[in-house]
Amino acid sequence: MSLINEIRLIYKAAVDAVRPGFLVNQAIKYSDNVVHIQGELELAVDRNCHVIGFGKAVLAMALQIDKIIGQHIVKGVISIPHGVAAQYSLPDQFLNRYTIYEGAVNNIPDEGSLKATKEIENMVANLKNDDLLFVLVSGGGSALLASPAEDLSLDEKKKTINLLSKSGANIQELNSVRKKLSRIKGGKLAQLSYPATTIALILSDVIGDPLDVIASGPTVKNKDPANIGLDIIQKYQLGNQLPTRVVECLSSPTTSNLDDTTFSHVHNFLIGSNLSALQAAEAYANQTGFTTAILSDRINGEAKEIGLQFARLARLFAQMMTMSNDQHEKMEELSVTAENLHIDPRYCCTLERLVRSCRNVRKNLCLIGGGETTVSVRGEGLGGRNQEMVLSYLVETAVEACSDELDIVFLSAGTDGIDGPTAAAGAFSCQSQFALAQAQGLNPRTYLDNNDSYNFFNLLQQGKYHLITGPSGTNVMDIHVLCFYWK
Ligand SMILES: Nc1ncnc2c1ncn2[C@@H]1O[C@H](COP(=O)(O)OP(=O)(O)OP(=O)(O)O)[C@@H](O)[C@H]1O
Ligand SMILES: O=C(O)[C@H](O)CO
Repeated sequence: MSLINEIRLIYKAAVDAVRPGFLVNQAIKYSDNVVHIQGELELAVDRNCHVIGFGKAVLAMALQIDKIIGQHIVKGVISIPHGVAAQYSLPDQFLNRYTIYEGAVNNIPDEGSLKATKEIENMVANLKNDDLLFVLVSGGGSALLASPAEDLSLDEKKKTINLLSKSGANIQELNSVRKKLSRIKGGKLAQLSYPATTIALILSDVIGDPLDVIASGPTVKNKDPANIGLDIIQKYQLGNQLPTRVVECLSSPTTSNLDDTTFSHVHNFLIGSNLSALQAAEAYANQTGFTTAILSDRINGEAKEIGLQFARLARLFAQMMTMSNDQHEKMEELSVTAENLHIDPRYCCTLERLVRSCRNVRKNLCLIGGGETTVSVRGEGLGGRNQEMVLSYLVETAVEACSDELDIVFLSAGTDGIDGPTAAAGAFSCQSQFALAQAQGLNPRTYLDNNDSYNFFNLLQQGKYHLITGPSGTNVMDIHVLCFYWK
C-alpha cells in the first residue's frame, strides 16, 4: 500500500471513532426500560421522553437515540444545517416523531434557526416534572439555536457576531457575547426545562472541551462575569459600530439568574472530542506497526505558522532518528518547537525516548496531533486552514531535504471532511513534492502567499495529494499526522 494510503486509513479510523451515531451508541446502553449513560447515570425511560438537538451532527445523533429508545420518544425537534437531511434515509417512524428544521446557511442564524428555536422553547417550557428531555449538542449549535434576548432583532445579533468575528474574536469571546444576547444560551435552556430531568449529550468542537462554550452552553451554568460582553466589545473597539440595543443588552448586569440547585435536574455528558479521534488514530497506527505518540489535542494558532513548526519537527525527528551522536542540542530545539505546537514540554523526554527506540530497532514512527488553527486571509485564492498548513509545511521542508534514510509524510485534515470553502478535507505532503511542483512550474510560495492552497494541491499531479472524502457528518476539529518510514 502507498504511504499516503496508509495515512488515509489512519485518518479514516479517527473519523469513524467520532461518528455521531457510534458515539451515542457508546454512551447510552438500554435494557429493561432503563438507560445507562456512560456508566454514570441510570434512568427509567418508561415515561414521556422528548428529544431536542441543534448542531451539525445532531441528525445522526437523533437517529441513533431513536434506534435505542424510539418507543419511548413522544416528540423530537432538531435544528440542523441546510442540506443535511437529504444525506440520510430517514425511516417513517422517525419522521412521524421528529420535526426537522434546516437553517443557518454559512453558519449564520436565519429564519430557519428562529423557527426551530421557537418550537424547541415551546416544547421544553411545557415539559412536566416526570418527563425526560434529551438535548443533543454539537458544533454549529450556536447559529442553529437562535432566540434573541429582550427586544433585539436577529439582524442586530447577526451584525454583532459578524463584526466580532471579522475583528478576530475567538470562539470563547464570540459565545460569551452570544450568551448575553440570547434567551436560551448560557444555561437558559436548562432553566426552561426545569424540573424535567435533562440529559445533554455533547460532541465537542472546541479546544479543551469547555462545555459552557460548545454551542454557547445552553444546558450549562454560565460562569462568565456580568460585564464580559462590554469588555469584549471594548477590546475590539466595536462600541460605536454596534446597535444601541445590543450595547444596552451587553451592559445589563445579569449573567444568569440560575443558582446551582436550579441545575440539579441537568446532566451534561461529553460524548466525543478531538482527543477521541486522535486516540482512535493512534490505536489504528499502532495495530499497523507504528510506534506512536499523541502530541497534543490543543494545536492552535495561524495555520501557516503551525505548518512551519511541523516542518521543524519533521526535520528534527528525522535527524534524531538517523544520527547516533549526542542529542542534547536537539532536545533544546525540540522543547522550543514543542512549545510552539502546544505540546506539553514535560512530554519531550518521552518523545526523545520514543525516537531513540525507533532508531535502534528501525521502527516506523507516527506522530498525531489535533486542534484548530486559523487563517488570516489576505490573498485572493481558495483554500482552508489544513491545506494552508500543509502548503506551509511543504515550503519550509523544501528548504532542505529532511533525510535520505526516511520517507516522511504529513497530513492535515478536518474531521468534518470540509476544509474552509473547498471540496477537500485536507492535503498530504511528502519529500518528492517540491521537485514535482517545480517540474510542473508550480511555485508553492506564490500559492501560499495568495492563500491559494486548494488550487496548488488541485493542480499538483492532478490532485494526487488532496484528501477528498465529502462531508463526514461529524466535527471534532482537525487532525494532523506526521509519519516517518524507514526506506
Ligand atoms: N483562501 C483561504 N485559505 C485558507 N483558509 C481559508 C481561506 N478562505 C477561508 N479560509 C478559512 O476557512 C475557515 C472557514 O471555513 P469553515 O466554514 O470550514 O470554518 P468553520 O465554520 O470555522 O469550520 P468548522 O465547521 O470546521 O469549525 C476560516 O477559518 C477561514 O480563515
Ligand atoms: O456552535 C458553536 O458555538 C461553535 O461551533 C462552537 O461549539
